Amino acid sequence: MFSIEASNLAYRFGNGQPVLNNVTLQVPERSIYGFLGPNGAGKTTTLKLILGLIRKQQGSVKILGEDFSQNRISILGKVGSLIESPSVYSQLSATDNLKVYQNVYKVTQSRIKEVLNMVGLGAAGRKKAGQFSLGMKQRLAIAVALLHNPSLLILDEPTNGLDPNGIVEIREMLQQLNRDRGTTIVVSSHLLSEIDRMATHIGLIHQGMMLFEGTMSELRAKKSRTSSVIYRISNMEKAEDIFSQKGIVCERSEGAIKIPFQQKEITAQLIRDLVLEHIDVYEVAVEADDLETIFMQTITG
Ligand SMILES: Nc1ncnc2c1ncn2[C@@H]1O[C@H](COP(=O)(O)OP(=O)(O)OP(=O)(O)O)[C@@H](O)[C@H]1O
Repeated sequence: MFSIEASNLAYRFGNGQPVLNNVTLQVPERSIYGFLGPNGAGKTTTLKLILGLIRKQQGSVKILGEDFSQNRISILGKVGSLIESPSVYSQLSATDNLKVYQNVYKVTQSRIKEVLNMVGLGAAGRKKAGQFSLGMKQRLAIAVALLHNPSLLILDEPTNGLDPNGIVEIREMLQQLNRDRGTTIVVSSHLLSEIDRMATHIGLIHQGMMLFEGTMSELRAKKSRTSSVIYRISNMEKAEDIFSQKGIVCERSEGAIKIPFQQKEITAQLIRDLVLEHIDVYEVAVEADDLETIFMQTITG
């Protein structure tokens, strides 16, 4: 079951160039879906289309199993979102900001304190939102999104403006929400490191096109295929012969030999072979391409 199924979304602003080209994405229920792409890739536009914040020009959107265009109100009651910069009432305290939405969503008064604590604003409830830092406004906007206990949470760049501690806190809060309540969470970001640490699934968008969609382990498998193993050894010529005899392509790299990533059993066998041939093995290291590299490889084809 998918919490979001968007098919063939295309979009252009006015008479401009298309900014989305047949974007199709599927967010599995109970996943943390990292929606990743560089600035201007089309993340916000896609999320706005999914939430009906801009008018759909092509394609279809199903949210929580229902057609969005026909069940808008009932669906939005189960969805929490934060799109673009947080909009809060600056003259009102954090608590009063939440009271505005409490009336809309008809949740209990105690829920306000609960969500303020969840986002780390427990002590700042009486402070005017206008005096908040960007990071605090961001936390308040996340609190608004959480107020009615949505089963689907859509957050566009939620860690914008947060300091490193704040990033960790919000990440842990989202992971806990996903784990304890089974909330499906879509988080967009241009920061791979952010998504890498919490997402179970990932969608990669670039220039309005989806380049990859799958689980984090599928992405990691892609990563291991692009990694290398570096051998620092006493006799490179002899080692090259041993590797070549096994059909392994090797190259020299900074006083060491580099071969494509192998299963750990093969690596163990290769080390035994080298030692049996009286080659001293000083170091064996995996030179893993990090997700940043895969991302760049994916977007540059
Ligand atoms: N109101 C608008 N009018 C015209 N073009 C727009 C408008 N909003 C966005 N665009 C363009 O649409 C493209 C996609 O923008 P979008 O904001 O969806 O990207 P994004 O992936 O969310 O980027 P970022 O990480 O910078 O927020 C960009 O080329 C952007 O310039």
